Amino acid sequence: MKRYFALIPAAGVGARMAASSPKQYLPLNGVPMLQHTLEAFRRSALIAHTYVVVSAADGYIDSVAPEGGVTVLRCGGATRMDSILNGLRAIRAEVRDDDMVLVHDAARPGLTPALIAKLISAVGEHEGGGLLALPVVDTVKSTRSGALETTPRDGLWLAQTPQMFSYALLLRALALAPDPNAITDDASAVEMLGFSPKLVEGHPRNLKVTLPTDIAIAEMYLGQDSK
Ligand SMILES: Nc1ccn([C@@H]2O[C@H](COP(=O)(O)OP(=O)(O)OP(=O)(O)O)[C@@H](O)[C@H]2O)c(=O)n1
Ligand SMILES: C[C@](O)(CO)[C@H](O)COP(=O)(O)O
Repeated sequence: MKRYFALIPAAGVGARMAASSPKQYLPLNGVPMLQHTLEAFRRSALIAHTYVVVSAADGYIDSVAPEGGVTVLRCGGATRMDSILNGLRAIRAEVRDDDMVLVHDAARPGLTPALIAKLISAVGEHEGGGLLALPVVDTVKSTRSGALETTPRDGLWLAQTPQMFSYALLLRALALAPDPNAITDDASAVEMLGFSPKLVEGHPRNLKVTLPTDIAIAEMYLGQDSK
């Protein structure tokens, strides 16, 4: 039977948030962001175990008090990709090559067990794994060439997490990526090996909290859960 593990990179500094503590520990409706994120996996009956990657010097993780079913790995790296690769290597003895790993940003606290189940069900046995993503709904402008251009939005998606792959495929993809720090998500590394991860429609509530203005939006979605 397939087993599903969550790997949560939580070793960032949150430079764009510019807060006094790393953004994954900022309170959202009074609860640290990372605790909201862990809650989605704790409530999912599909997840065998959750691993959280924090930096070696992290002084905040104890405030989150992860419950059973969560292991903290103090092996965060300089970039998101380094943190994930270090985490994958750290759990080598605890997972099999064909176990599925769901990589999910600590900074996406609006994830729900229903979205986890949707991803797992839609990806099924698809060889290249898959990810939650949102179709682009606005008109897209580009200044890349120097002149203002309008790019057709059809076929464009915004990548979310979780991004799910077999342990062996994800480890190989990240280890072989020519410049891991130039890629911003896990699927990109898997695409470089010639696979085509499946896109599964996510939800706006699964936004990545990046800028100070994202806090109120995340709190609004999380507030709906307690009603
Ligand atoms: N060296 C890093 C950098 C990022 N992350 C994690 O990767 C996720 C997505 O990254 P991002 O939103 O870019 O977080 P930060 O790197 O913290 O933010 P910023 O780029 O603004 O500094 C976050 O959960 C973050 O903690 C990580 O584990 N290790
Ligand atoms: C993985 C990711 O969440 C997909 O949107 C995102 O690429 C990571 O965040 P970053 O801000 O680009 O580092």
